[in-house]
Amino acid sequence: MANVEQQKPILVGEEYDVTAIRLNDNGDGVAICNGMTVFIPFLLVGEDARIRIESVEKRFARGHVVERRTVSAERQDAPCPVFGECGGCQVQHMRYEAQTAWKEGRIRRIAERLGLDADKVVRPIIGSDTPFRYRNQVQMPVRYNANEKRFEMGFFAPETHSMAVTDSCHLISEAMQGTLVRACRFLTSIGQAAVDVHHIVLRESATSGEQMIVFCTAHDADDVAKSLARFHAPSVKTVAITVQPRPTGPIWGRAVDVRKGDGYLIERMGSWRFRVSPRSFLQVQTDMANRMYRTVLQQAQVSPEDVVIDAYCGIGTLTLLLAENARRAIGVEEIGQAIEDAKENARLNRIESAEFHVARVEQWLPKWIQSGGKVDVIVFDPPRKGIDRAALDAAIAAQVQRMVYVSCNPATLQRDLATLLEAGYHVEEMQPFDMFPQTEHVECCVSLVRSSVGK
Ligand SMILES: C[S@@+](CC[C@H](N)C(=O)[O-])C[C@H]1O[C@@H](n2cnc3c(N)ncnc32)[C@H](O)[C@@H]1O
Repeated sequence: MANVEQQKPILVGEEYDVTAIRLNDNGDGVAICNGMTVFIPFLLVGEDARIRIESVEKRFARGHVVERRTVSAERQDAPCPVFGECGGCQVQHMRYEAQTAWKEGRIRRIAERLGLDADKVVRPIIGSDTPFRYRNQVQMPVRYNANEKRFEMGFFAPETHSMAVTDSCHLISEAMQGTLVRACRFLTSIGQAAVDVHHIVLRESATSGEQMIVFCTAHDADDVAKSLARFHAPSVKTVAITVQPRPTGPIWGRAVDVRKGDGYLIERMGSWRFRVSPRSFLQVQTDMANRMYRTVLQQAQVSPEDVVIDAYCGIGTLTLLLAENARRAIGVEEIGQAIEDAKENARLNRIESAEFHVARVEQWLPKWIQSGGKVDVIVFDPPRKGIDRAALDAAIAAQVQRMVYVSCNPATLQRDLATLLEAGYHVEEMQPFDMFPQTEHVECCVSLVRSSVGK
């Protein structure tokens, strides 16, 4: 019998020498230490380091780098002064080509885990032309610093509510950064009326540079709203307020009170114009969204007789693009304000074959199908939790011939694709996009057909 040597346990607080052999899905280095898997943030593949163990679970441990002894060719200096403290970016220390290769690899692994031939189905990732300063929106935590008698802004550290204070974020434009700094000075200047402001939401049109600001405050009083409404900055066309008593957790209150301006921005994609209100979803990188939508259109293969459902439609961007070639395109979305935007967007772009419903997809889709509603193609673009099972089951029961799944979360993508493959669907193509450079996130468009009609 082989002499199996008992591995020594690894201990919290102890230091070990390790080499990262791969990255996990959060971008942490993975090393094997005394037979146990250890996750080490900010350590790249091939790098040797002395690490200290922070916690040990049943199957894995976590550690942090005490001393890095070698430097990967994929390493770069992170430009952000609070990178590592702030929970926003996970991979600013990686060269951009390495980031995109890692993200493409994650999509390839999903294909392999699903039993697909990754070389055949996974297309090369489409990277961003602007890996920094690409975001058209930010939700910035702010707080009053009583010692310094001023407002400060920053981002929450990973999984905590302790703030990494900074005046700069390298993911938003310098103009947005300038407006946020100005907004903090303004909050300091109005004193008591501002003390309960806990977030600022700022959006900027990537095409016109116009901005829209929302102050999120815990204090529901008209004098507070009046004071906040006095905020002025040259690019800011809309000032709004939302009252959310809890400074942590969801930032939106029940209503958004527009105090100055139209209450929306207009964003352009090619010849298309889209109105977006404060609560409505808009893809964070306008140029990349435009490229991604072109892929969805190719994958959806809509023909003029088709009825298309755009499930989780937001402000109707995809619904309208799909409607151009369809008999009828139906957008379904739970946020009422987004559906108002979508209807206005249909008018702005002179599209008559689109209609919109405020509903939860998992409730609306089964009803539509049970009532005999026709559907040839469904585009699903769900939030991170993926497609609700009731919605997937309804689409499967209706034997929808073609689907496009736009995912921002590889874990739920894999789960939902497994269900669809099991139900007889066939994956034609998986196209990853880097919608979120410097972060762990990756977007992917997947086209599926029912096997009986597949190519
Ligand atoms: C990833 S966004 C996609 C929006 C749109 N396709 C776009 O590209 O702008 C997901 C959208 O689904 C909406 N949503 C989330 N859960 C929903 C549900 N259960 N039913 C309907 N809409 C939902 C969100 O409000 C958000 O607008």
